[in-house]
Amino acid sequence: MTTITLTRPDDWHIHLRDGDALADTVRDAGRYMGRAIVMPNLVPPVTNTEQALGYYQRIKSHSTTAFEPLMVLYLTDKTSAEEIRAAKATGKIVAAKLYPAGATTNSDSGVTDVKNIYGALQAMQEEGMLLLVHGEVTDSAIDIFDRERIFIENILSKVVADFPELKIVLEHITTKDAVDFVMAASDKVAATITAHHLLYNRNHMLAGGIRPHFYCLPILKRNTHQQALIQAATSGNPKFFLGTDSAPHAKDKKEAACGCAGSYTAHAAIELYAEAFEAAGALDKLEAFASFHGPDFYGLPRNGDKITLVKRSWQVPESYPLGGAGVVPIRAGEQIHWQLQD
Ligand SMILES: NC(=O)N[C@@H](CC(=O)O)C(=O)O
Ligand SMILES: [Zn+2]
Ligand SMILES: [Zn+2]
Repeated sequence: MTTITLTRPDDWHIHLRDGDALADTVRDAGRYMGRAIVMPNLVPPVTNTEQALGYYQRIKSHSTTAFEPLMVLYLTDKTSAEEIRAAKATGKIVAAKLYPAGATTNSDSGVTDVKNIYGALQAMQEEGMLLLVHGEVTDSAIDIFDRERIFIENILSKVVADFPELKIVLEHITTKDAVDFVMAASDKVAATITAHHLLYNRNHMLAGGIRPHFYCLPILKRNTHQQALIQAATSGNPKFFLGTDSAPHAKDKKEAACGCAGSYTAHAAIELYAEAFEAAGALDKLEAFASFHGPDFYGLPRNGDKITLVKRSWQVPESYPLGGAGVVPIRAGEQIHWQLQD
């Protein structure tokens, strides 16, 4: 039987949600992720230190493993330098997140003009707090498939130039343009890549019928972009690391005339990455991508223990209860070819 053993991975971008769903999302992530960068786009969003610490406690109260949530502040037009310094001083909040207002799920309170957060960014640069970015423009005149590229050209390139010492993660990248930008930038700029953007392209979502569970933002792009992401993830370049963007939405909110953006992958995150790396003939590169590059970039220690995956197919359920709501995961009703050895 084929097995691979790797240092315990971390997830550098996940949505755990809150309330009834939290016990289930924490269980799924905590099965093997040592730590996770927990997205702050709750309703209402996690915009201050007090909210972030309260959310941290709720996550911890559901955790039965050593799983450690790394908290993130949601930047708004009003986020002050003082709020950044107070957050950083807790030791629990390691980053702040830029959602362009209206770009994605629960981003309405996000930033309307990046100039509005320049005071906060200055404080983050001084304090060593990372900036995480949902990198899409929101201009309705811009084609949805071009929104990441244009964000990089018009907004991110300026932020990178204006804050050369600020560590920035361009999250859930989906284009060759993003890969090229990150590779050309300084060692302060990195990117996360999801399993679903490595495994799928827009044909999987749109050819032969519309499949709403593949609808996430930034949207799946054409095959050539998928190939660039696979190349980046499996290259061994430390600028690229694991961030699932696992983002549960209730089945009826996805299978709707106007469906929500987000795909659930936390039920099988490392297993799906293993498939993608194996298909690229690069299983030997999985450990560094999943377990080394993220902590190294964040300036945190690598996890000290290991997990083992077995090459064994198993059937994914049609849905998971997840707080009772019913969530259809990626690969629902189909096989996954790697399994965690318990
Ligand atoms: N990726 C998504 O499509 N959705 C995420 C938000 C995000 O990460 O952009 C969500 O919160 O559902
Ligand atoms: Zn996002
Ligand atoms: Zn996300």
